[in-house]
Amino acid sequence: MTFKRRPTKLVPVPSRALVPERDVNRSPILECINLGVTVGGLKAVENFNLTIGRTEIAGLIGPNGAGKTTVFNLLTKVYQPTSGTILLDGQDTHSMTTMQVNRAGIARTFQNIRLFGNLSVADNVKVAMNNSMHYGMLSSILRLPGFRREERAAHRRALRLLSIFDMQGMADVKAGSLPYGAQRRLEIVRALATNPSLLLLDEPAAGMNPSETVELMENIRKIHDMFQIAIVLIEHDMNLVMNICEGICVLNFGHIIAKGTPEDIQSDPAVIEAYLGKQREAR
Ligand SMILES: Nc1ncnc2c1ncn2[C@@H]1O[C@H](COP(=O)(O)OP(=O)(O)OP(=O)(O)O)[C@@H](O)[C@H]1O
Repeated sequence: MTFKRRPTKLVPVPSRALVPERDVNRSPILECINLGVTVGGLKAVENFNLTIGRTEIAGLIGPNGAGKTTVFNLLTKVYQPTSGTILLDGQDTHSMTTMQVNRAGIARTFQNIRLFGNLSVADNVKVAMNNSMHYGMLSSILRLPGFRREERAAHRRALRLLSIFDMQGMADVKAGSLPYGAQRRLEIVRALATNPSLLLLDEPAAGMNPSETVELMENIRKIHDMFQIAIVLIEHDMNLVMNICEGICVLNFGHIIAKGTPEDIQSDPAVIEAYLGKQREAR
């Protein structure tokens, strides 16, 4: 069955940091300026303006099809913007590839889990670290001392990262045989292994039960405090979003309809209408 989408009155929302920077001398980690993209003839995202502070936890929410994942695809250069600019730590990412953006500091997880199911948990993490390894192909084929040294250091680091989620004991288990919640946690560890300054989490709580979601919330806070990085999460679990995010940006039909603190967002008439409208359509 298809539901008709009712147009919502869109009010332009000015660009400003979701949360004032704690250290006013530090520039934001991310600035999106008038960002837009047309996908398959549809303006999936338009006039997207957002600034994320260096240690901010922000939420990107909105009804299904609002354009949230498209924003992540723009930030990670899966899609090239049709208009606008992305500044990552002040640097224009226009000419960068997905891998270069990752090296420059953006890591992400996906709505659908993307792990190497036949590799061990530790190897999944080490593959993600490969960007920062220095040994050459010959060194790895011949297993020269330089390769072995780096390999041991990578393994130790993988175990340290896994221990954030208390998963170091699973290092040798095949990733594909982990329970669902553990696979989602492993995805986050893999993203952290690339040393990001901005971590993008696409529906991290999807498919988790309530106790796993509470644990996830604590772990996101832990990561934030340990690494002092910015985190943007797309999430439909409003309890998680409202509890963890300092600032929230709401998308509907590819446009920002509201930005602000969780308190601002919960009482914003445009946001209430966007969500209630969806419920009415579904009846
Ligand atoms: N590759 C694509 N081809 C065609 N349309 C696309 C493509 N990517 C995104 N879209 C369209 O862009 C719009 C936004 O999609 P997007 O996946 O970003 O929404 P979303 O807010 O992440 O939704 P959900 O919460 O359901 O994941 C949708 O109408 C979608 O169909």
